[in-house]
Amino acid sequence: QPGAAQSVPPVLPIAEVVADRDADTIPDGLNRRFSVRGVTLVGNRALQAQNYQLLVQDESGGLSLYTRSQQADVEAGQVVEASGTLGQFRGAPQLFIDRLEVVGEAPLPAPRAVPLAEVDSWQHLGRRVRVEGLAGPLSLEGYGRLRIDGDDGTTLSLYIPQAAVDRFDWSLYPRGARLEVTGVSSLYKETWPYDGGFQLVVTSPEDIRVLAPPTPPWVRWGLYASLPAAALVALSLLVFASMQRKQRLRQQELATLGALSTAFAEPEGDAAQLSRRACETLSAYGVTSAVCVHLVGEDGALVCVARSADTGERQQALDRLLAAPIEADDLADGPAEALARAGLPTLACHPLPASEGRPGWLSVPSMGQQRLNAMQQRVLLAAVKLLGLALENRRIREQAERERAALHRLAVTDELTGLYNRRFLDEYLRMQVPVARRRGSGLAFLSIDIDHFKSINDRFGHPAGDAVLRHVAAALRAASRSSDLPVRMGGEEFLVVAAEADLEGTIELAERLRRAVESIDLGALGIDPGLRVTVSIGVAQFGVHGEESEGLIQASDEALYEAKRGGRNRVAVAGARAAGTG
Ligand SMILES: Nc1nc2c(ncn2[C@@H]2O[C@H](COP(=O)(O)OP(=O)(O)OP(=O)(O)O)[C@@H](O)[C@H]2O)c(=O)[nH]1
Repeated sequence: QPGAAQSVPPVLPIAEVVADRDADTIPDGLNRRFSVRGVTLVGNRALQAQNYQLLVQDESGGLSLYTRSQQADVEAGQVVEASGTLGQFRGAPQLFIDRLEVVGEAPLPAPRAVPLAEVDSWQHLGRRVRVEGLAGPLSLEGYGRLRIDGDDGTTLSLYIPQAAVDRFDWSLYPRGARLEVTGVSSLYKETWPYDGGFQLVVTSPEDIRVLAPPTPPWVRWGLYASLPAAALVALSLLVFASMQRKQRLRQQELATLGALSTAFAEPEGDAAQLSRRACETLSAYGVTSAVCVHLVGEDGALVCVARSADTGERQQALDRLLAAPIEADDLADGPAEALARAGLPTLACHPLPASEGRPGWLSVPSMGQQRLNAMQQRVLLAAVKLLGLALENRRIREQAERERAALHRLAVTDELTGLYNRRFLDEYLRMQVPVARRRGSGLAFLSIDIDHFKSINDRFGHPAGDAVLRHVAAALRAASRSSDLPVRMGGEEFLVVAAEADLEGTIELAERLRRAVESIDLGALGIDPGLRVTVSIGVAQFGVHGEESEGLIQASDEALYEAKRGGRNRVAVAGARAAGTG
């Protein structure tokens, strides 16, 4: 140790004495003599086991003063001035003093509140600091060592010198209690520089304060016990929410299916109208915002016949893409691929079930959406089936209607001449007689019979007779007006019902018909060109000769016989003598 005779260097701030500018843990002034002045933080008596050691602090920093020789008793709060050589012990700088003088008293410097992790650095070495943490394990082996754990996960040792251990009632600091501790930061490395670390030197029980007692075990157990219950509640909430969502989707699905069946319950409308009904229902019930139906046209091209009625911006873009038909050549690998090539990728593209109708597809353009959920897929498939059925029903209904009309036409048409037959005449008169009665419009009956037809049959054969019948029918049809109805009553007898005609006009018509038959050229039929086919005509007028169709027909028939009796090839009016040429 240097002797007392050595010169006393001027007092320097402690921070300058322990300066470590190279950050290599070795103070720059190692082995040089310094004088410092500071307040004693932990008295010598409290650190008896450490030979003679004082922990002092001035405004700039803290330092340990150490000597092996007996010096005076110094209490915490006394100001000391000391000189010595700077050294270090297990990593911590300390002044190996040869001179110490108590020069006054001062209050202990206020401790600086420091996060636990920050104490683990050189910055606060030798100074009073205050930290907070939870009490950890305690060991009492001569000295006391209590570990505290910071909120940030770092730990720190409280070092309580042997002399102070008995002053502590350790039961006051049970594990888990939240503590506030004031102490002097010091470094103690057992096998410096490889292990050990910072610790807080605490000598007074007042320097440890319990902020909060540890959590009682029953709270912890309660917490552990409530965890499964909380998990169960959370799980139930999740299940409930998922059930509610499922139920909402189910309701939406049922409502949409109901609306679809109602939409197709009405059979009215063509294919485009039925398709539009499907699209509008799907979008109105929120199943998809964009949906469209394509049908293959007569020329084989795929044409969009309906789409959902949204008017948003995206829909306008969709409209532009849907406007152009997809040509038949483009459909080779299916409509979904053809639509995708046309800039319209789809999430679904289902063929409409139809046995003989035009092939068609219901598709959902993706419009940025990734996929359809299970409910959407189910409803779409149902919509496809219902629409397909509706289209098929419509097609079958139309075909039945056409067949019924054809059958009716057959039933009311005379096969040989193509004129309407007696059955149709009855239908026609059921409608026309009340009209004539109501409006007072003219209605006339012209009974027509071919003269000496039997002899044509007999001379030229039955087929020639048929040909004559056809020609007479054609001549009657050609000479009639569009409002007149020529009918073959059977055999060689015809009846023309003339609407909108008065008696004068009817007689004119009868003459016209008579002349038309007379001018038929029978030479072209292989019949003697010298022969003429003629008809006799009897006329009866509604309102003049009666108002019931049966009576009027009978009257015209009687007039016809009158014409026959009058020499044939002439017109006779009911209740009058036969007129015309013979
Ligand atoms: N080829 C042919 N003949 C028919 C058809 N229907 C009836 N006839 C014949 O038409 C003839 C009618 O003869 P009639 O009733 O005696 O009268 P008509 O010879 O015309 O003499 P009038 O009426 O007195 O001038 C009969 O010989 C029937 O066989 C038919 O569909 N085709």
